[in-house]
Amino acid sequence: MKPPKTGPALPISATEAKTLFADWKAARVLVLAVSGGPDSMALMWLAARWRRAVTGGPDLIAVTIDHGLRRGSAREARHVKLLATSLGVTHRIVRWSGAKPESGLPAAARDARYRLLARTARAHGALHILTAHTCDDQAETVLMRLSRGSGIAGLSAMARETMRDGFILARPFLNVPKSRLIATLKKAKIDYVEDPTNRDLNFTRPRLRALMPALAEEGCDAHNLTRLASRLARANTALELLVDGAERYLALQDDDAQHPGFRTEAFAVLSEEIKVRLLLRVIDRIGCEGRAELGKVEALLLALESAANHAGFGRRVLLRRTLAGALVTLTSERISVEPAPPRRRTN
Ligand SMILES: Nc1ncnc2c1ncn2[C@@H]1O[C@H](COP(=O)(O)OP(=O)(O)OP(=O)(O)O)[C@@H](O)[C@H]1O
Repeated sequence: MKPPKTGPALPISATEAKTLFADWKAARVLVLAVSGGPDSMALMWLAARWRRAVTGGPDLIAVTIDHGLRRGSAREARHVKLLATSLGVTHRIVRWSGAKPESGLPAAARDARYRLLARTARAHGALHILTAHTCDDQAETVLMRLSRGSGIAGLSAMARETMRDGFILARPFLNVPKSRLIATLKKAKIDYVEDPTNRDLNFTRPRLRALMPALAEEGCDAHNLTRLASRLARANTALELLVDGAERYLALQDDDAQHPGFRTEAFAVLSEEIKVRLLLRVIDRIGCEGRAELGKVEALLLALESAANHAGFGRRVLLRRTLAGALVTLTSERISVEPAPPRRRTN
């Protein structure tokens, strides 16, 4: 069924903006991440108008990271400063001066951006960094993760608030279509820049973005994709609560609870999803090589189950595997998890 045709996008009203920003009214300082593109220029304009209308609201600091990757990036940053100054918002330009990698440039730029935003937030005593992610960005994130075969947590995509490096990353526009932000800027007669890399089909995200109109014709539009993300986020929260409960249950069953791991028999009766999540948690805690990949944890669980099925009694080791810096050992009594020994150098 084709989705119903909708009218032209409406600008965000002052009353709507008050609701969108309400969660952060009591903050002392808010950092606004403003690239100069339409979404974040609207973020700055709407936040400044909201701030003028509330008494005792937070100080606003707009921050533009100049990645130094395109000609004209410094000029774009100055363009943001002009608008910030006219709105009475403090503005900082921070340049990414580190070495730029040959491959994986978007991911490296993104990491550098969040690091520099966090550094600036710290310098201004801010706990919150607001970005202008829209419901279109959320839909693209869901598609990217679908195409990589992510699980429930990954498909939940971005949350309205997430912790990162000790800061709260806040996304007030996660349910707002980009078209409404553009309509807001148009009405306020504010110019913005369009980053040409957003249309560069050498990158995955722009390629998926280009598919969106055809998918929307079939009903797979931003609205339905973001609805999927929020439903899965809800399911994910419920599952994590079950994992909390399972963790406590297993700890009570375990007479060696000081050492990370689970009693094999008690672990075996849990459902697959809970087992995978328990393994993920303990490996993340003990290993020191970052988050274990879901597919690898699923493979580990299969191997544990198959080895446990062929077990006799006693403490004989049935399986030993390392994953993400953790060493997992199975006996018929216990699944133990400890830091993996350092890898041997191969030269
Ligand atoms: N150069 C920049 N300076 C400051 N803020 C930025 C900059 N680039 C992006 N942002 C902020 O990040 C938001 C998302 O931007 P974009 O979609 O380009 O990021 P991304 O590379 O997809 O990474 P992610 O979506 O995970 O943040 C923007 O709306 C803006 O708030």
